[in-house]
Amino acid sequence: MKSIPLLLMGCGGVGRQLLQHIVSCRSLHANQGVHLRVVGVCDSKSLVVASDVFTRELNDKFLVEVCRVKLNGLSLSKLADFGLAFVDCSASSETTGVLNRVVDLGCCIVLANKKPLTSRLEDYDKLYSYPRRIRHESTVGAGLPVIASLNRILLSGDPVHRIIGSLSGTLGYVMSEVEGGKPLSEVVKTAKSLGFTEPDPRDDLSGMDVARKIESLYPDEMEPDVMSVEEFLATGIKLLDNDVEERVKKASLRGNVLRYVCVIEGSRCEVGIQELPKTSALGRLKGSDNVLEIYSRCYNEQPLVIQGAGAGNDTTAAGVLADILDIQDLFP
Ligand SMILES: NC(=O)C1=CN([C@@H]2O[C@H](COP(=O)(O)OP(=O)(O)OC[C@H]3O[C@@H](n4cnc5c(N)ncnc54)[C@H](OP(=O)(O)O)[C@@H]3O)[C@@H](O)[C@H]2O)C=CC1
Ligand SMILES: N[C@@H](CC=O)C(=O)O
Repeated sequence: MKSIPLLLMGCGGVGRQLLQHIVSCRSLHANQGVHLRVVGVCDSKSLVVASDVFTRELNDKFLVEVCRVKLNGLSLSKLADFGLAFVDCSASSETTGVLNRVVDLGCCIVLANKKPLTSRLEDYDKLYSYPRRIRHESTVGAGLPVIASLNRILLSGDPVHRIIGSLSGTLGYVMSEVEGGKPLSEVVKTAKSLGFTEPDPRDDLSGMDVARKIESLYPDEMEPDVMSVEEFLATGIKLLDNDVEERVKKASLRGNVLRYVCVIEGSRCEVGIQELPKTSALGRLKGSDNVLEIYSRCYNEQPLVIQGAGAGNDTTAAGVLADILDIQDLFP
């Protein structure tokens, strides 16, 4: 039986669901000859680890390897793979430092958290030092196979020249519900309770979560450094209800809907609200679904379309679990 040791960082909506998936898939994984061994779980302030450290010991083969490394005057970090997967289901940029360190220890990394890959190019390059050891499918489109599909297209030498899509489950859900007549303030709270939003929903509303870029739905005086999440949800967001309702109504009179769209074409990358015909592929999108149209040489006239649930703890955690199983060959 192959054993994959995991350390889970972040045990919120996605992290807890991942643990539940791991537990409920025990017999399925056993049939596949795999056992996921969660050796530790941490949140922002604490870490719980398996009690084995009190009852088990490093095996003799490993001790001999320690001696060999030290005899050669090297650091213990030069030891052959520690064989541990770090799974980041936090929403924090503070995990980046740890992840950068464990790359050098030969560990694998699986991310639902987008921040370590999107803050600084040096961090991205560092985390990608060993591309086979990192997976982050759930950072785009939750459990949808977006990154894997793109990689397959690119690896086959098929150049991608345009990608257009709607990649925010929260904004998709919010737009659909506001079109249905509900106030923005109410649907954002519902989206949060359904597990679609980021811990601070302003990350979604600002577009930060889509591409760390802005077409802001909220004014400066409601920025996170001025107003807490709680205050924003309790009072701030209500002040935006009328404006959003009006924008949605005006678009509707023209037979259109508002969608949060991302376009990547050549070196151009844009995200923002667009008014689109109700009947267009993006206009027909409902609820928290994401859609992505990929145009390449092979998919030129008719794009490759990936569509489905783009947010939610269940589908996101399933994507993380699939990523972990995808790197199983790296474990003895
Ligand atoms: N929900 C979704 O649909 C999707 C979510 N994601 C991503 O998944 C991640 C998790 O989302 P979600 O579960 O909804 O968020 P939650 O806020 O529910 O959970 C995040 C958890 O991370 C913990 N945490 C905060 N800082 C650290 C730290 N420095 N080290 C370790 N843990 C920390 C928090 O613990 P504490 O209690 O101590 O603060 C909290 O329990 C996010 O990055 C999100 O972008 C990706 C795709 C879809
Ligand atoms: N908050 C995000 C969740 C996935 O990344 C979204 O709404 O799409």
